Amino acid sequence: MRARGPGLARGCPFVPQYRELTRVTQDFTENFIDVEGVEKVFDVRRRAGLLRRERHQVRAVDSLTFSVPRGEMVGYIGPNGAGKSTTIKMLTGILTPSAGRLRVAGIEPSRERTRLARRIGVVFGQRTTLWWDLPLIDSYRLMHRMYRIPDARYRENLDRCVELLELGGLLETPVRQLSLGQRMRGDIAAALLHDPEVLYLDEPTIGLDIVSKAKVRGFLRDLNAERGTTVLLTTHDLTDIEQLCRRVMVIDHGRPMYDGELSGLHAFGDGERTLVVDLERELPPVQVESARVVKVEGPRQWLAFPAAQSAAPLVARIAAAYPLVDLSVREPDIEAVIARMYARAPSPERPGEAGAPVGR
Ligand SMILES: Nc1ncnc2c1ncn2[C@@H]1O[C@H](COP(=O)(O)OP(=O)(O)OP(=O)(O)O)[C@@H](O)[C@H]1O
Repeated sequence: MRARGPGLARGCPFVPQYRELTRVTQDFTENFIDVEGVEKVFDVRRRAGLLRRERHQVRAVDSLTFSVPRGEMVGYIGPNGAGKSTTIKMLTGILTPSAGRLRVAGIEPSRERTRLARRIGVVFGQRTTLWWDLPLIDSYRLMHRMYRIPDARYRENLDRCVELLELGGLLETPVRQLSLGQRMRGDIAAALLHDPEVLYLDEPTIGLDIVSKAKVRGFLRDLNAERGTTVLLTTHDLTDIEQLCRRVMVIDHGRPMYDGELSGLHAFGDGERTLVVDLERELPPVQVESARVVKVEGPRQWLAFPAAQSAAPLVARIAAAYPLVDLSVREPDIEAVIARMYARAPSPERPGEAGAPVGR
């Protein structure tokens, strides 16, 4: 979407949610976001013939319950149409839930959106909150006024963002002339000038190259560590989650499927891990109990073994019988695990099907 000034004032607040999950990171003492039994139903009309339209309802979010303690970084993932953006819009107050209870910093977002806007920052990877035709610095000056940020604080935050997000050479450039990666970094800075306590990120690395992704991830990690900013991160890039969040929430068809540590998702995989062994020399496939060789490349061999089983006895058996030089254990591929989880999820089209593990 092209930048439009007024949209910024209306669109800034975005907040995440979660339910009573385990505490997976630091010493969180307070829930910043509380979501309890939240639903969002859209009334839509669709064509039912040449002239006729019929009404029906889309249940975008259904029985969503979670909480997020202050200072946590949480990944919020799901397939297309799962309800992620709708959740974020409710957390910022842009949308009002059809049912349930939702609080961010003790505030009901849809009732006190303006008050909440001062405490939250929002970044949409596919849109910008910057003024399209103005130099980047002018958008920041406007935000300075809009949020009534004290001068010293504004200057300090701007300097920090400019340095860490490498915006120095871009401040006088009109936003429309920025590359996607530059614009994204510009948007992240814009979301942080007023010191939000929570940052909602909707696909912040979409379309970025590897170097830009690394910059954005590094910046977010530091922000969370240094300022304790709570982060709710929606992404289709699981590397974002792996590098930033210990906790992940998975939703599909508006319903929670999993909430817990990222590592816990492995339990929903094929149930196998891989032991990679380097032998002194090329040898025939290793023969060992409770593991099978799935790949051989020169002296390196890959052995699949049950995920629930400890690797130690397997390593001991191989070391006793083969000239072992080095080894590593690989967890199941997380993308494959999640794809399988989506495929197994119950849906309105497939009622009653099994699936939907929910962690915690
Ligand atoms: N304003 C709206 N009116 C009607 N239906 C809507 C509206 N907004 C979202 N939906 C529907 O609600 C469901 C959830 O949409 P949402 O945008 O929250 O998904 P998402 O998880 O963010 O998807 P994506 O990853 O593709 O961005 C979809 O079926 C979508 O078509």
